[in-house]
Parts: sequence; C-alpha cells; structure tokens
Amino acid sequence: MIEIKEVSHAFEIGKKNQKNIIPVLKDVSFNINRGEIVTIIGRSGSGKSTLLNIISGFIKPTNGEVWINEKLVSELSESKFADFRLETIGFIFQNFQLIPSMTAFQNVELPLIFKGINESDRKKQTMETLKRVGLEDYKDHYPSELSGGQQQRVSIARALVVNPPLILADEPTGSLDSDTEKDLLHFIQQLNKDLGITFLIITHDEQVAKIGHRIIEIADGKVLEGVAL
Ligand SMILES: Nc1ncnc2c1ncn2[C@@H]1O[C@H](COP(=O)(O)OP(=O)(O)OP(=O)(O)O)[C@@H](O)[C@H]1O
Repeated sequence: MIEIKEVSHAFEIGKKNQKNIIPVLKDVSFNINRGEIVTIIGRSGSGKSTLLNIISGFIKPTNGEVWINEKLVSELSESKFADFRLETIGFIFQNFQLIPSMTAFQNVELPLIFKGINESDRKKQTMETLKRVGLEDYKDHYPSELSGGQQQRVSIARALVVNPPLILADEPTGSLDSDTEKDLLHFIQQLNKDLGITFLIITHDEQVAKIGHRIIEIADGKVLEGVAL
C-alpha cells in the first residue's frame, strides 16, 4: 500500500548568506501492507510529522521516493496530488480540525462536495457515515456542542465518507482523556477489521503505539522496524 524508498529530508532555515541545513530524515525505507495498522513512534522532534507530511504530499522529500497504491506519488504535481489525496487518503488530526461554523453533518459532507458528488448521494453517504460512527443523533450539532471524543468521531466520519483505502492519523488521541482514548483506539481497530482500511498512526505515546500490528520507531532520522514495547 505504501512504499517509502530511501527518503531523506532536510529543512533549510535562515537567510541567504546564513543558511542552515537541518537534516531530519536520513535514508528512511519501509513498507506498509494493505489492511495493516502501523504506528510510528518517536520523541518530539524526531521527524514523525515531517514523514507524515511527505507521505501526504504536503512536503516534497529532498531525496527518495514515496509510492502509494503502486503510484509514484512523490513526483506528482501539487494539483495531481490533491486529486489523489481526495480519492485515496483520509486524515485524522490531534485537534480534529473541524470547521467550527459548520454542523457535524456539514463537516462530514464537505469532502463529497469537493468531489462533486450530487446532493442526494451526498446526503445519503453523509448520514450512513454518521451512523457508522454512532453520531446520527448529533448531526445538527456544531463542534463546540460536542465532546472531544464526539468531535474526533466526526473527523473520522469526514475521513471515511469518501471510502479511502488509507487513513493517516497524527496523534489522533492526543487531545482526549484516557477512557475516550481507549474507546477511540478500539473504534479504529474495528474500522480496520470491518472495512479493511490501512491505518498509519503517528504518536509519541507507547499505549497508542501498541494498537499497531507493527510499530516503527524513528530516532535520529532513521527508522527501526518491529519495535516491541
Ligand atoms: N518547516 C520547518 N522548517 C524548519 N525546520 C522544521 C520544519 N518543520 C519541522 N522542522 C524541524 O524538523 C524536526 C522534526 O520535526 P517534526 O515536526 O517532524 O517532529 P515530530 O516528531 O513530529 O515532533 P512532535 O512530536 O513534537 O510533533 C524538528 O527539529 C523541527 O524543528
């Protein structure tokens, strides 16, 4: 599903004559198989978000290749990558990133509008997805009227609504209390089992990392596979 081939990345900071190069990822290679939950663990600043942004196409790697679904995505133009993302990748973020002025229903419906789906199909798919996450009764609530766990379920519904084969999650439980975290991790495992969605989850939390079928650690810009916690 995902192949990372010898990916390196360095950020350039500073002005022209005083440029500093910060190497973050060094020759990183690994694969993620279809239907797996893989967690990536690493300390703050180890390069987890940079790696996720490279896989998502928001950052071009300095070197190396990213393949998703047998497609060399690291070579795609910005607009081609945007189309590819909409078809293939759902996102879940630590702070949910819901639009505050939109109801739960409208937030979940949004990717379908971007995809140009007609209104009656949109309504149907949005309601089905809200049901899947157990929030059909909360469809008219605004994010501020929902608990953290409910908001994260709305954001999962928004990721699911286009039926992506892959979901990328950046600290998905980082803003939740421990009981809600457990529920949400269980829910992710259920989605993986029921729908076969591949999950790549980054976290600095060992308990969260343990839900992975496989744990990959990033340290000093390199990856260690098959980490046991
Ligand atoms: N746009 C940028 N410009 C320059 N340096 C950056 C940029 N983004 C990240 N970095 C640096 O790259 C390194 C890795 O950052 P990254 O955000 O990928 O780490 P992380 O493992 O996700 O950390 P955290 O768990 O704190 O989110 C850090 O040293 C950071 O300062």
